[in-house]
Amino acid sequence: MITFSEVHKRYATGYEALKKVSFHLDKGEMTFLTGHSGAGKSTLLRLIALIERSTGGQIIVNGQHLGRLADNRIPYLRRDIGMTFQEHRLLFDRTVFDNVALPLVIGGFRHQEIRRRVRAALDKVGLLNCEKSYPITLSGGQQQRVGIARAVVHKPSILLADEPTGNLDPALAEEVMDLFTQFNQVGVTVLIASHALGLIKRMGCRTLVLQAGELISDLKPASNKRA
Ligand SMILES: Nc1ncnc2c1ncn2[C@@H]1O[C@H](COP(=O)(O)OP(=O)(O)OP(=O)(O)O)[C@@H](O)[C@H]1O
Repeated sequence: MITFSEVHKRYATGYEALKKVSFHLDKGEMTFLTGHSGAGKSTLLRLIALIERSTGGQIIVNGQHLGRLADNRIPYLRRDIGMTFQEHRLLFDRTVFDNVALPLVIGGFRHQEIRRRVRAALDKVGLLNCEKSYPITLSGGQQQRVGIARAVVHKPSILLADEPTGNLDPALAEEVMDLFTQFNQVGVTVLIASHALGLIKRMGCRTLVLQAGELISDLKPASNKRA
């Protein structure tokens, strides 16, 4: 589903954020990506969604060689990808409904279909009763869940989450992880960048560890079940 072969990322500043990173994620896998601040976790996720382009090596996502993908094909790649961000990136002058609807509006879906899908996504994250609210009136955990609903509303086959539990207390963090597990159980390939080592350990998933831009370990548990 996602293959990195000797992938390199050097930013315009000259900083080498990723160095010869290689791994393969199968369809339907749920994997964590961890490492110290600045290790390159967000960079790696951004390369998969082509928010940034690699400067060396090869990335294949859903059978597509990203290095060969023209800029005008990026929206098609992103139809298969949902991404959540630590800082949510919600539009604060739009309702929860409008925030979640955004990818579908951009995708040109019909009004009725948008309504149906947005309500299904909000129901999934337990926020159906908040559709008319503005994000500013919601808690951090609720805002994170709006971001998750927006990431899955177009039913992507890949879900990328950048520090999804960074600002949440442990109980809310567990709830968010349960949501990701539920998406994974219906076949979505999930890659989560996180510092939350305790939580990662409890989830018992495969874990990629980055250190200063290098992939230093790939821990594959015997079973994918939570301890
Ligand atoms: N657009 C950019 N231009 C130049 N350098 C960048 C850019 N984005 C990230 N970097 C640098 O690349 C390195 C890796 O950053 P990245 O955000 O990928 O790390 P991270 O592991 O996600 O960190 P954190 O856990 O703090 O979010 C950092 O040193 C960062 O300063």
